Amino acid sequence: MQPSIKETCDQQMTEQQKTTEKSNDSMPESLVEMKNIVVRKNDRLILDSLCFNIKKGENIALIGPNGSGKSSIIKTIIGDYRPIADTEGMVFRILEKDRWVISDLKNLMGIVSGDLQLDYTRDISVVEVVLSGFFSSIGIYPNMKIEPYMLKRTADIIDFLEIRHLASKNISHLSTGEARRVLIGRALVHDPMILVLDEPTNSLDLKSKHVFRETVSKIAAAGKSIILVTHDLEDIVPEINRAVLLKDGRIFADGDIEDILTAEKLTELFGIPVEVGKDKGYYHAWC
Ligand SMILES: Nc1ncnc2c1ncn2[C@@H]1O[C@H](COP(=O)(O)OP(=O)(O)OP(=O)(O)O)[C@@H](O)[C@H]1O
Repeated sequence: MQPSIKETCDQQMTEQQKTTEKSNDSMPESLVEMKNIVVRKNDRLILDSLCFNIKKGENIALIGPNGSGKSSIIKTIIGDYRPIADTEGMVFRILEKDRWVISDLKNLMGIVSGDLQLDYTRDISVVEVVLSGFFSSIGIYPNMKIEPYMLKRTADIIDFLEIRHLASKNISHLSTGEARRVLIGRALVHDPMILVLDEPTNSLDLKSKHVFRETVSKIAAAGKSIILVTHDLEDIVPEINRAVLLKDGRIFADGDIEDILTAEKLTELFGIPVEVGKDKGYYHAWC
C-alpha cells in the first residue's frame, strides 16, 4: 500500500532532522519549512506534495534529472512560484513567518545563476554590479540612494572574494568565470541568510570551476547556508553536508550526503547504472 502524504512527509522530516542534529547540535533556527507543497503551472503539476526544510547553517546540494523540479523549488522559496494555498496540511514558512513581501524575501536570499549573467549585457562596472545587490537591480540608476555603509560593504565583499583587481572593469569585459564570482559578490552584499547557486559552474573551464568552488567553500565557512543546484557532483564542496534528490517534482531522497550520494540511489534516480567515487572530499559520478 502507498504511504499517505502525511506519512511520506513525516518520514522525510525525520531524515532531515537526523541530518540537522548531526550538523548542528544547538537547535538552529528554521530558515525554510515546506510541507505538502503543491505547485501547478499552466495546468502542469510541477511540485507534488513536497516536503523540504532548511535549518540555519545547513548546506544542501539539490540534485535530480532535467525537469525534476530543482529550479521550481528555488522559485517557490523566493516567491516567484506560489504553492496552491488550500492544499491539505500545507505549511510554507520562511524564517518562521507565513507571509512575506516578495522584495523582503528576496533580500534574505542571494541568488547566482547562469541566467542572471545574461542580464548584464550593457557596460556596468564590477563595483556597480556588486552594489546593485542592495537594490536587486541590474546596475545602478540615478534615483537610487547609495549610503556610505553600502560602499563600505561593497569594498569588503570585493576583498573577501579576492576580486579587487577586477573592480574597475566592466562586467561585459570579464571572462565567464570572473563574472560569476562578481555575481556572488552581488548576491552576498546585503548579507543574505541563504546563498542559492543554481548550476553555477555551467560553462566554466577547469580552473574557473576550481576557483569558484574554493570561493563557495570560503562562503560556507563564513556561516552562510548554501543551496547548490547542480548536475555536476564535483561542484559539491566538502562543506555541503546534506543532499536532496528530486524526481518528478517530489523528494526522492534527503539526508546526510554520505548516505544519499550512493551508486544505488543515483542509479535509481537517473534510471541508468551510475558509479560514484569520492576523492579529497569531492564526489564524482560516471556511467
Ligand atoms: N512556468 C512553467 N510553466 C510550465 N511548465 C513549467 C514551468 N516551470 C517549470 N515547468 C516544468 O516543470 C518541470 C520542472 O522544471 P524545473 O525547471 O524546476 O526543472 P529542473 O529540475 O530545474 O530542470 P533542469 O535540470 O533541466 O534545469 C519541467 O517539466 C518544466 O518544463
